[in-house]
Amino acid sequence: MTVAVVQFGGSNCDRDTVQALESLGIEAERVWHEDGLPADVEGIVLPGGFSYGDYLRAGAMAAHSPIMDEVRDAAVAGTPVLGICNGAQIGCEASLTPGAFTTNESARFQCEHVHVRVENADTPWTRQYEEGDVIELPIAHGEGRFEIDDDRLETLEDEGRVLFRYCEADGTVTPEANPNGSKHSIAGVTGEEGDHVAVLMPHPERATLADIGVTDGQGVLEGFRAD
Ligand SMILES: NC(=O)CC[C@H](N)C(=O)O
Repeated sequence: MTVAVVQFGGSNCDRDTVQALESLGIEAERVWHEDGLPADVEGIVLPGGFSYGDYLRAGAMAAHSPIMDEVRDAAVAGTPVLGICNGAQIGCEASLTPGAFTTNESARFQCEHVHVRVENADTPWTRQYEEGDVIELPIAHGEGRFEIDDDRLETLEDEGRVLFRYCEADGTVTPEANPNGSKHSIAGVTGEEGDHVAVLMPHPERATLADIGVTDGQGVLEGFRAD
């Protein structure tokens, strides 16, 4: 079982993600995007960072890297794919997941801990939690505001494809607890090919190692553990 953590020019969370996965006993390796996916790949992370300096739009250039065709084929074939932060932006730009992440309402880079509520606990990324659980995760982004047209938003909601919603510590969804102005306070969604493909803006890999403090993100990365 190898999870490939795809490194683009400007990725900066690839090492942390490998370390976080390995701390959970999940084998992982960094893969430079020009080298393509390893033959034995059984999971893929698009990690956080600033691929290509966030030029054009965050994630827009990495989404056109040739390795993304391999990622798409793997996703279609059922391989779990998780996009974290810049990886979430890449996932949406590559149409693996719906919508887009755009400039925070504050127009500032925001680096803080937030609470998110588990909206659908019946996915590989949330099955460690119960629906309605509130977990604490770090965010660090300038372009994290989830945008989508109203029709597709309704479909996402109806199909239970919202993974996490920003909320207060008691689970109440309020505008104040929405750090970036995301529609419906959405922090993560599942993909077009099924819920084995997902993206989220918060960083579960930064909330995995006990030494760092918060470990609420472990359950998300557990999604790569084979059943
Ligand atoms: N931590 C990250 O992955 C940064 C995300 C992204 N480049 C932004 O600032 O929006």
